[in-house]
Amino acid sequence: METNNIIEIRKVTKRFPVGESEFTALSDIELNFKKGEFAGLIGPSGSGKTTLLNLIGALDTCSEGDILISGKNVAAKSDEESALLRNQHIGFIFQSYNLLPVYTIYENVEFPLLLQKRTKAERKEAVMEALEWVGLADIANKKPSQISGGQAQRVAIARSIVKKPDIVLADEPTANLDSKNAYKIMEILKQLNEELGITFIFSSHDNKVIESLDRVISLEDGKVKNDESK
Ligand SMILES: Nc1ncnc2c1ncn2[C@@H]1O[C@H](COP(=O)(O)OP(=O)(O)OP(=O)(O)O)[C@@H](O)[C@H]1O
Repeated sequence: METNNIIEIRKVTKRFPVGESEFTALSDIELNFKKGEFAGLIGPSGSGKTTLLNLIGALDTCSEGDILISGKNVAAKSDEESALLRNQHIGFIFQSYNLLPVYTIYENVEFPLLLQKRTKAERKEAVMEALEWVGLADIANKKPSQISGGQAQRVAIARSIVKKPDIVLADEPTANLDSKNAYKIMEILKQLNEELGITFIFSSHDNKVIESLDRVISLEDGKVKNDESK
């Protein structure tokens, strides 16, 4: 069946083994996201936000149910196919920026492209374009230890968009930032959403994130409690 949903979550349950028994982190989740949404998962610690983002990003597999990305079932894929899906369609931003300390900013942003067959010149164009988007083209040769936390998160954003993904999943992207940097990050991400049409799904506790979202999905004990669009 044709739909215009970029992400479909159908009756998804996720259980984790805990000792001899199991813990249900997500139960019967039904959600759809359209291309270009700027949406977020909110809810108390342990409500299942990160677990759901990891399932959407094919970093983990559902216990029950299906997740479709652009109509393709993520669960039916092998590890290799999941890696390909992530590499081609999905970018990730985490609360700890996860930059590789021995490499320059340029090399950190270039990293996802090394898995693709592109020439050095093509890679350079894509890396510099991504760094320009986040306003850091002038510090491309610095190392992560020489830049601030706000700049590091902007590098992580550049790395997440360098492949021009359809979807970016951002898990607590402002958690380690002061409010000025948090607002700056949200401004950049909203611009990428509006100008490049990237679909964003956040997980957050931060009001600075929540107030900028177009759609807020509240999770509680692994269930959708509320789903509100502005
Ligand atoms: N690998 C795992 N094994 C066992 N339990 C897990 C595992 N991963 C997550 N959980 C449990 O699943 C529940 C949901 O965790 P999750 O990290 O998704 O919550 P969250 O809403 O993102 O919380 P936070 O806001 O603290 O990041 C928690 O109770 C957590 O302890």
